[in-house]
Amino acid sequence: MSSEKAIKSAIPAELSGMIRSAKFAEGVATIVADASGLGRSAMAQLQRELEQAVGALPEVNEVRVALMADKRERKIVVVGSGKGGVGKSTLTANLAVALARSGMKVGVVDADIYGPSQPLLLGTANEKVRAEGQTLIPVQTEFGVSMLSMGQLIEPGRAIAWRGPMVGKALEQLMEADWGDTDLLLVDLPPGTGDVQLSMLQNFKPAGAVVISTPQDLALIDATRAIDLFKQAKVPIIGLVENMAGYLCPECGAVSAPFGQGGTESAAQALGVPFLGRVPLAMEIRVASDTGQPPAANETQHGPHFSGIAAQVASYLAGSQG
Ligand SMILES: Nc1ncnc2c1ncn2[C@@H]1O[C@H](COP(=O)(O)OP(=O)(O)OP(=O)(O)O)[C@@H](O)[C@H]1O
Repeated sequence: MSSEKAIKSAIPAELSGMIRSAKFAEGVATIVADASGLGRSAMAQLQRELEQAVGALPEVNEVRVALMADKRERKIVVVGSGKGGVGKSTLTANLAVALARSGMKVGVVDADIYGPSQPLLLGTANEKVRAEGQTLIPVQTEFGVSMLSMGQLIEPGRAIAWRGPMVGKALEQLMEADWGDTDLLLVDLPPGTGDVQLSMLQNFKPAGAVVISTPQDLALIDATRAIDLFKQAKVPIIGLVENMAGYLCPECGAVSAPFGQGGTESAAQALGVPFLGRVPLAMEIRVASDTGQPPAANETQHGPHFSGIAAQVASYLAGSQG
């Protein structure tokens, strides 16, 4: 048997379909394998298994493994708001869950250093994050969404002291984690236009931004600022979402509008950006969110608000090149 044949037959049968070439010269076995679709840890394991199997041959002194992988077109969508507390994290979690239910492989990056709430919203508050070397391994949620949060990297309350370079480094760690075959990363940005936003726009190339606001004027002025920042950085605005639109009293059935109504849609028109829909102010949304059960995960009354917005994000992404 030639040495090249011996190398091929030493490779375990379940890996042989991945082998593109196996060469042998002067004691060195060189194997090229197709690792498309594998995450970083699966690639490392493939490499180890090939090295062990082929390295066991008596004539082989050294094994060199080259893994080829398709460059994955993973898209990034940022979710931003002008001011805090308008429902940005709630929207991000529910968009992720709704998009995952429609068949996308979605990851959530909670980049909100000042109030990381995705572990609570996605029910992973008790999960520890693992790392392989410098690479973080995202946490799997029960909703088919994987996630990582600034809250899992830093002790509560410490982030306030963080400045530009530290923020940039932490963001990079989250974005460059082992996201495997994830198609889309949804990034929950902190409110406003600070270090995280700048680092995101400088170092990564979001395919689009969703901006959320309540209908009141003050929130809309801030949302306009966030939209300006994305526009300046040439990040397309997928659209504007109105949250806490009308309040349906569970006791008497009356509908009221504590933050006004319709302001976000008119603002979207004035700014020339799409309006993606509105989500009412509802006790069920707050309670479900606090218990780690995003309304979009179940057949709830409010799930359709989020799945309607998610469908528009999906169709934007299907039509975008970036
Ligand atoms: N449509 C809604 N109906 C009822 N409660 C809501 C709704 N949207 C958000 N909330 C509640 O409002 C609070 C703030 O929401 P959330 O954390 O999503 O806002 P945020 O904009 O991400 O805030 P932060 O700036 O702190 O990150 C949470 O308690 C959440 O459950």
